[in-house]
Amino acid sequence: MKQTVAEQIHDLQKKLTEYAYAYYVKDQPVVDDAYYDQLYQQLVALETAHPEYQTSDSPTQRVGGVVRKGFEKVVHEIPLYSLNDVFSKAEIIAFDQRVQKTLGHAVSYICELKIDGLSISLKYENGRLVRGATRGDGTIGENITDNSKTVKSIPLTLTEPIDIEVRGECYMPKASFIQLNQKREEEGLDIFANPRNAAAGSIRQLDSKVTASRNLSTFLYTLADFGPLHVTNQAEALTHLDDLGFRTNQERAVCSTIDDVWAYIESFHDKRSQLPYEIDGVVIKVNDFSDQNQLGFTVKAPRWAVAYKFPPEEAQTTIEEIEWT
Ligand SMILES: NC(=O)c1cnc(OC2CCCC2)nc1N
Repeated sequence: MKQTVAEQIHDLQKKLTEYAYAYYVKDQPVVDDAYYDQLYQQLVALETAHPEYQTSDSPTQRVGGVVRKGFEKVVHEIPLYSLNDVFSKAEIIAFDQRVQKTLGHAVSYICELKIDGLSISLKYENGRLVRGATRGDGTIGENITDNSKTVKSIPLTLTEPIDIEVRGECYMPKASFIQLNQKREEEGLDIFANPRNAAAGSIRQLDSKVTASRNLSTFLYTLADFGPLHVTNQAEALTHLDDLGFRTNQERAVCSTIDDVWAYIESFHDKRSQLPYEIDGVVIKVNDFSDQNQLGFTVKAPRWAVAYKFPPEEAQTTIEEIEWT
């Protein structure tokens, strides 16, 4: 039986959302670009002819189009903390000693690559994205909801209709950074010093169409408010973020000893230049949340995590060196 227009539109929205998820979140395209574009144009035509069926979370709503005079301020009910930096194995061992002394027992750690982007916070109500915000000073940030919707790896709708707030890094892939600067040079514009600045400049654009053109991506890593999730450690929390539809960094590893933590760090010291995104270190976190709660926070940073910083990267990666995974 012939589909109604509403069914045709809903079917296309569902298919295109799944294809975009596979491409932008899982890095595993399921259809080729030409086929995606063909379906996308069909959906644009149908939604234009029947605007009553155009939904706010349709894939066609990712193109931006809002131009603002400035950004509203956002108060983060739960502050976005920073991290204490360490620069040597000795400091990591000292961190582990302090943790064990405070808790009275040994702990497992989770190592996460420290993505060199800028921190964002994403708030969902009933599974729908309602607010995107920059970290700002950790308590007061900027409302960048319009721009967040143009970042293709940020889900507009979660797989569950829950209220949750998550945090992570918005970054610009190295290849996009090189291409953007080449284009800006050709146009006689100032170039960006590094991918982090390019990401910051792109997510804080007043014209969301510009943000949409900058190929930004994300890696989420923290549940600010756990909502209805019952997770007992960071590894589980990251798996839940995957299940909800977020993009997380898959290089994470649980390490049961500090020696394993150091081995992880050393392994990425060399792999760093081949990654398609910039990292400036490794974040080491006590994995268990009850241990984290017992350790608590200082004024600015958790006592249960440190950021091991790599020495500044020598040569600027050329496009040939990047692994096109
Ligand atoms: N740049 C990163 O990749 C990164 C930054 N921060 C954190 O965790 C902070 C968040 C709350 C306290 C510890 N994890 C990360 N992976």
